[in-house]
Amino acid sequence: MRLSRAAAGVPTPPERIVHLGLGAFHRAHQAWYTAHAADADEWGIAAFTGRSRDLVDRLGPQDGLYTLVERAADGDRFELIPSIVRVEAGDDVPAFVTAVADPQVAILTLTITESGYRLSADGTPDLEDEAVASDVELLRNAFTRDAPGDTTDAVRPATALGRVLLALDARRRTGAGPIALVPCDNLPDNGGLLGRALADLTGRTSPDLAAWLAASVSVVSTSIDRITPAIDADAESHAVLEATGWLDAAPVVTEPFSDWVLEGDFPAGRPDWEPAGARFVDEIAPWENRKLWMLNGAHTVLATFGQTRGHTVVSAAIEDPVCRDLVEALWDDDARQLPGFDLADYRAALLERFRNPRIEHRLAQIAQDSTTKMRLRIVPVALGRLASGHEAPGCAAAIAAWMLGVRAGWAPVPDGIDQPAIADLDASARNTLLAALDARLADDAGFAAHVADAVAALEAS
Ligand SMILES: NC(=O)c1ccc[n+]([C@@H]2O[C@H](COP(=O)([O-])OP(=O)(O)OC[C@H]3O[C@@H](n4cnc5c(N)ncnc54)[C@H](O)[C@@H]3O)[C@@H](O)[C@H]2O)c1
Ligand SMILES: O=P(O)(O)OC[C@@H](O)[C@@H](O)[C@H](O)[C@H](O)CO
Repeated sequence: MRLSRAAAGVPTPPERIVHLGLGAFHRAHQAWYTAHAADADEWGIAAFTGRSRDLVDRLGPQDGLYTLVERAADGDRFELIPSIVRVEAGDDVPAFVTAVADPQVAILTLTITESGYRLSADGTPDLEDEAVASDVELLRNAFTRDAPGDTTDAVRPATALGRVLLALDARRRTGAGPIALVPCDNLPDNGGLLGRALADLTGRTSPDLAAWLAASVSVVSTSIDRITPAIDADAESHAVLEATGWLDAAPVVTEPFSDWVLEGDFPAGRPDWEPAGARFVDEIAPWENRKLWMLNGAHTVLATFGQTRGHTVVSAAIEDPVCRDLVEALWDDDARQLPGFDLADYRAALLERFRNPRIEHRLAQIAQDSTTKMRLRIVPVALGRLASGHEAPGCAAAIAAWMLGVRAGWAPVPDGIDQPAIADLDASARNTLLAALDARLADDAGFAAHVADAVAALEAS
């Protein structure tokens, strides 16, 4: 049977959350938590895609409903998720602006990928990026017109943050009240980064909006966790049909585990997410570090190096003793930089999650943009160890493994470096690659020697 709310007998909660960047992860995570909130019947989500309208065409005809397939090592569990009540294309800027300016709406969540924020290395908006520069110009002109409300329909920023600012300005002008922004991308200090980026952009475009942002917008920081690989939607639709009898054009496959840690205020209210397992903390940094360093750091290393050993998915790479030793050594260093956590259970659970043979998490999907990910997930741990007078052998081995992956072409060569220059991974090449991650690591003779030893050992493995 074709999925619809009428056919499934599912009510439509009122739209009180807007999401930008609808993909697999939002549907496996924030939409799932909202569906499992104690007051789920009061919180519906209007979801906007990021760049393509594929999900509008798949989900629209089924009233936003989709099947979440929880794929455990020993079987699948199927659940119909009703929290997304409307699906729109991300480039329908007027619809997005209207949704965010609705006084009933209390929350704007984002999963626009790390690169979707278009930040430069120092965390500020990348003004060298043509789309960012052009949106700044566009918004400045729009915001300084006498009656900007009359012209909103004609203003079409190209970037995600440009669209968010246009929508927030509409909310300010219509007096719709405060709102919480909740970034759910794998960026360290995602709330801080988003808040500072928006403040920077409003500083360049509208003093009125800058003041309103400071007074009325709460930017929440989050640590988000649920392994949700890209899938072949048509093949999974077939499996869902067999198991449930529903014809679902857009199922999502995810693991049974999920975690959500949040820091910040929701001035216009929020779903009662705690019964679903969400946790609110006063200081998110340690939680975020644990997840980004240990899970995402290990993924980044497996993604780059695992492919040099012929693996294509995480579950195969982690069964390879050489890869597994690398991950364990990295986690040893991470653990020393995460005082206050008893990590034995967390490590054991991570290992089990990585080993789930029925989650096909492709290394090639995770290897993109690995230089930045190494800078954010491995380098801080190494620098922390060195600064306190210790060695960081796990980080050195992880970096050596990344170098081998880059040399073999499984991950992009850092900007400004030629592939031939690193063909031998000799001292000069290693130094160049280390400096591309962080000059302080290249300057530390002891750390560089550990990397050299690890490169030799991994080459011989
Ligand atoms: N998939 C996971 O396991 C997982 C887990 C934790 C966090 N996340 C975070 O969620 C993000 C999305 O993951 P996903 O699995 O949903 O991916 P996805 O490819 O299914 O969806 C990504 C969404 O972001 C949009 N997007 C991509 N680039 C953009 C850009 N430059 N500007 C605006 N929008 C853009 C896409 O159009 C799409 O709507 C990840 O980048 C990651 O930061 C994912
Ligand atoms: O592209 P990345 O490296 O930020 O993320 C790829 C995966 O590691 C990531 O999506 C994890 O599966 C996720 O973070 C688990 O919660």
